Amino acid sequence: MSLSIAHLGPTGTYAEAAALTYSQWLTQETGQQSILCSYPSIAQTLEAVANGQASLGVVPIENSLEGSVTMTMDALWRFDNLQIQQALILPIAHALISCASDLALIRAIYSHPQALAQCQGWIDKFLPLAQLVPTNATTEALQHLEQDRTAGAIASQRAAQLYNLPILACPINDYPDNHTRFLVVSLNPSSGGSHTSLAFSVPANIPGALAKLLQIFASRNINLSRIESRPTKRSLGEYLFFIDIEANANDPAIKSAIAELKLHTETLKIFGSYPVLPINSKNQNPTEKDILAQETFE
Ligand SMILES: O=C(O)C(=O)Cc1ccccc1
Repeated sequence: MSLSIAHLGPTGTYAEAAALTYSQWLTQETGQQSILCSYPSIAQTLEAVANGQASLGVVPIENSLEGSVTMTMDALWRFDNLQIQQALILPIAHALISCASDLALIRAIYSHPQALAQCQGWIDKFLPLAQLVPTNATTEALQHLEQDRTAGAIASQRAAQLYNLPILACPINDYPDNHTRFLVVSLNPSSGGSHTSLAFSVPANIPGALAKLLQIFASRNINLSRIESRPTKRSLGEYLFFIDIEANANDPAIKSAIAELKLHTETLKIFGSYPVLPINSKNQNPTEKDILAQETFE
């Protein structure tokens, strides 16, 4: 039986490219076949996994230029029991796509907020007067182009090819070394691997609470590769903390750190241990056949 892999759609998003990469890797490693299903938002992608509608979900978590994808962090915290199976890092090259005959005719640029931010310098230089319009996904932006020839969209070259739309400039990201880390999540226990992710809330108004929690890791010589905060959304100034550790949760030092963390955190969520999937150039370019083997849940 095929597994279903949820991702942000419509078809042609970077998240779909990551899901295809993972699906090809899975078939290669285990013989397991999968089918991709697209969802209109990151939150709905993770909800589909949390309620069992999809077996796996692929979501962007962090970009090398813009930092954390806050929607993913918030949804990871909100839905219970999500476990990370893999992380995969994909290069991102953005294209300006439009039916305008000339760049100078573009009045509005549509895209996902991460893509707009990653191209801000290019937009300021070449289209300083254009209105920036955020969309749920890069490919949602393409829907505006055919009826409005003064509209531009930022999405991948692959998306332009899929929808048969003209590229006016590419790459337009402000820095050429642009990568996004995606997470593959499911309700199954995580597969184990070199990285562990967790998040916690701390009891309110305890001076030095975060410093004490970080000391739990420092005193055991545990290397943290990322620490991010998000508002709890309960009250101003209250935060959740997301931590990535470069070690497996079965490592005795991590086990004892987690046991101590439990004593001092309000809520602690452990997203599991997982490997980071190396990407090679062969599995970055899904074929037309892969793209047709998909379902849409929008
Ligand atoms: O909208 C998309 O295509 C996504 O997958 C989200 C995103 C946007 C910009 C960079 C990486 C991921």
